[in-house]
Amino acid sequence: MKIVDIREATKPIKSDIRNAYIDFSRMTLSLVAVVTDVVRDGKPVIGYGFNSNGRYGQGSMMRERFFPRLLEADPASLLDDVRDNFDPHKIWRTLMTNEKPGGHGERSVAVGTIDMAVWDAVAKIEGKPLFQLLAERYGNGTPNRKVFVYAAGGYYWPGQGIEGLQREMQSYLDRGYSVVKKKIGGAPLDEDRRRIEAVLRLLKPGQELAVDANGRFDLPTAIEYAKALSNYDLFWYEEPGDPLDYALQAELANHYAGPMATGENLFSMQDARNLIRYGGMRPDRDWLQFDCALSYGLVEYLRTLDMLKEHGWSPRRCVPHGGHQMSLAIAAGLGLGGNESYPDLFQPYGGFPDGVQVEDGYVTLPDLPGIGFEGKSDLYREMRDLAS
Ligand SMILES: O=C([O-])CC(=O)C(=O)O
Ligand SMILES: [Mg+2]
Repeated sequence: MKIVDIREATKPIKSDIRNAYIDFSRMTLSLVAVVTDVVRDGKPVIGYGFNSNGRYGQGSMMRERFFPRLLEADPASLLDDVRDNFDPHKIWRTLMTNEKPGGHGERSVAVGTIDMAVWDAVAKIEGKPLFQLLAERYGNGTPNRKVFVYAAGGYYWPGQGIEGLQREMQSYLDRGYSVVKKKIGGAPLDEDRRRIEAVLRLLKPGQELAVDANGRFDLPTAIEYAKALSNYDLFWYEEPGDPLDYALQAELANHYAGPMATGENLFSMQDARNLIRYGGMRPDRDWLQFDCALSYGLVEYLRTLDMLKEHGWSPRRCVPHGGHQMSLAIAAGLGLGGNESYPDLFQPYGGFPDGVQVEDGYVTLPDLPGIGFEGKSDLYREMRDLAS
């Protein structure tokens, strides 16, 4: 059993939107295919992965460092000791050969994307959905296929205006979402307040709004917003300050009693641990958004979940960034609190298998081998093109 080829293509996911920090006019991602010599249903098993929005394609680094390490390794060194399968943990160690500690963002996206494809292949070889495999190997044995999802959008679009924002948010509510998210910090506070209130006017009982500052604010601005946002009953106040400014995050707990969320730009267990140690996050109400696709993959995410447990945090406080099916599978298999979803953005990479509907804020994952990409026809077309 061996990996015979690994391919990468950098794909555009660009649009006119901007958040408080960046615009997405040149955004790309890496799509990866790990081709194996294992045959299932008469075809070679191919695992697929891609990175979430926000960090661009990673192809040159993959080709320079990570693909050669896997393809040049002794194939037997990548195999599971007890199962007839690849071992994602051994593959991860091989990928990380001669990589120094620290400085995680430089390579964590490349490794996380390859890791996603490896888990997809491993679950396909075992002939079951990844969520089932994860529940059996690392969870309580039984997945919960019903997963909470929220609709992320509400970016700053040229010329969208308040009515355009309301139309967008209403369309998410009409599609079955109970929580919608919009950006803040890309306009003056007064305008952001008007945008928030316009969305709040749409909400019916049981529906909520989250806001995301994308790490834009210094401490005084984050506090000013905290005071303004305290007037609304928000689902969460996300990433107020720089993702690595744990002191800012900790101080904000003195100014904002409602739930806060952060972590999408922390790219290793060690960085996540610093947030837990020093960021003043509150396990009874706050949310953690570490995204495996950007942070060394599921092998590392398992370490992060262990770290959280040691610090008294439940996996239910995790609602990952990124809107991909990999985190949906982890949520169903290991009991996370839910997953992000971008109903209209970054397609065809985000979203759910065809036919999966959002009902009262939840989706139910179908029984597809692997992560489930083959069930999403527009996405699978891109994947097949890469592999053929
Ligand atoms: O706008 C972005 O960079 C994405 C983001 O923060 C999110 O989905 O929470
Ligand atoms: Mg965010």
